[in-house]
Amino acid sequence: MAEHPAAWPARIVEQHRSGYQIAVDASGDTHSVESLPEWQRPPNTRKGGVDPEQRPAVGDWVLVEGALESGKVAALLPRRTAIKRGAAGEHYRQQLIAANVDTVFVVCGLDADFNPRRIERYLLLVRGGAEPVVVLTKADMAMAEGADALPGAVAALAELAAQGVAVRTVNAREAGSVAALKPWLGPGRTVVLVGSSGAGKSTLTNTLLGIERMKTGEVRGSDSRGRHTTTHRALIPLPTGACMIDTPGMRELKPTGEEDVAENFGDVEALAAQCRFRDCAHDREPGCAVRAAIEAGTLDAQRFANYRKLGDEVAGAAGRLAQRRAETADDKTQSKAPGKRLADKYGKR
Ligand SMILES: Nc1nc2c(ncn2[C@@H]2O[C@H](COP(=O)(O)OP(=O)(O)OP(=O)(O)O)[C@@H](O)[C@H]2O)c(=O)[nH]1
Ligand SMILES: [Zn+2]
Repeated sequence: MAEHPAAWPARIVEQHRSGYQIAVDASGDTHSVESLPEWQRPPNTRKGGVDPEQRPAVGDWVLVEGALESGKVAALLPRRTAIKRGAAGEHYRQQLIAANVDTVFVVCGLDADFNPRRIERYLLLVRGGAEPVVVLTKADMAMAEGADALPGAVAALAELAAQGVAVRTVNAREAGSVAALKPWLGPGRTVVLVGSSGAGKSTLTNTLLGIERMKTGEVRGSDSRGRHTTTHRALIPLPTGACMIDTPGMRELKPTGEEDVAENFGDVEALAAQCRFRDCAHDREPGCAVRAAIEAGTLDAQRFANYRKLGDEVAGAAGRLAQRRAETADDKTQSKAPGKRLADKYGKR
């Protein structure tokens, strides 16, 4: 801030190809700002392109210069947390989903889409320093299905709960039910919603927004203006004083290589530590505590299989990340050569 004495702080609430929308208060008003030119160039441009993860994302705080109507971003402020994923495509790239998030709501419907393995995947990949909460929507549908559909689904996540991850079941269409999420929606808190398409993220956001409209008597009946549908990532102020970031359903969720598998599978890692051999592959070795737990029914075989699969994926991505970092370091060394510097400045062709 000392470098930009005339600038003022603002939060990124929407990201567009050419610039950003910012908010300076909780009114819901947003303003366009001009982005820094280097944030618009492709990252591999010779003249100082900036990697996507070093450009602002929804939830980031920036310093803005100029009047509110015609502001220009001067700098990106340091992040507290960053929710990222590996971007699709053959080259290693990271994609920032949201920044400065306190809580990640991993949203999953209790319908045919319910899948504990996918929830484990989301928890591992999008934690990014924030607290995860599993939000199971469509509890009303599960209850209509039969007496044990709901407890059965919750029991399938018992190992997550034992790891300290909060699990809540809600009817996303009902304000009273959604109130179960209040502990994470206090003033100044930022929550990001992740989950596959159709999980109920928009429904949840609308219900949380509706609480205020009902409280202030501004119910508009059949008028659905203000209804929120997910088209791009946007930060929305909630009546509770929290900020909600919705994300479009993510079909592909690749690791960045920075994920902590042990943090998410503490139960499996604790068992593995009890195997007779330190390098136990948990296949046919004698004294394998992991296989014993699976046979005794205290460890879910599918959870273990998912641990292995995700572990392999993270290790693969970590290798690609290390390689990219080495290449970047190489580029930096080379660019110190005077010839290269001149070429950078005046262009080669
Ligand atoms: N009965 C019931 N229906 C729900 C619940 N949550 C969501 N739905 C319905 O499920 C459908 C999909 O919900 P959305 O909120 O659009 O899902 P989304 O996660 O925002 O999906 P994308 O925007 O594609 O990412 C809608 O028809 C909702 O009405 C719930 O708790 N109970
Ligand atoms: Zn073992």
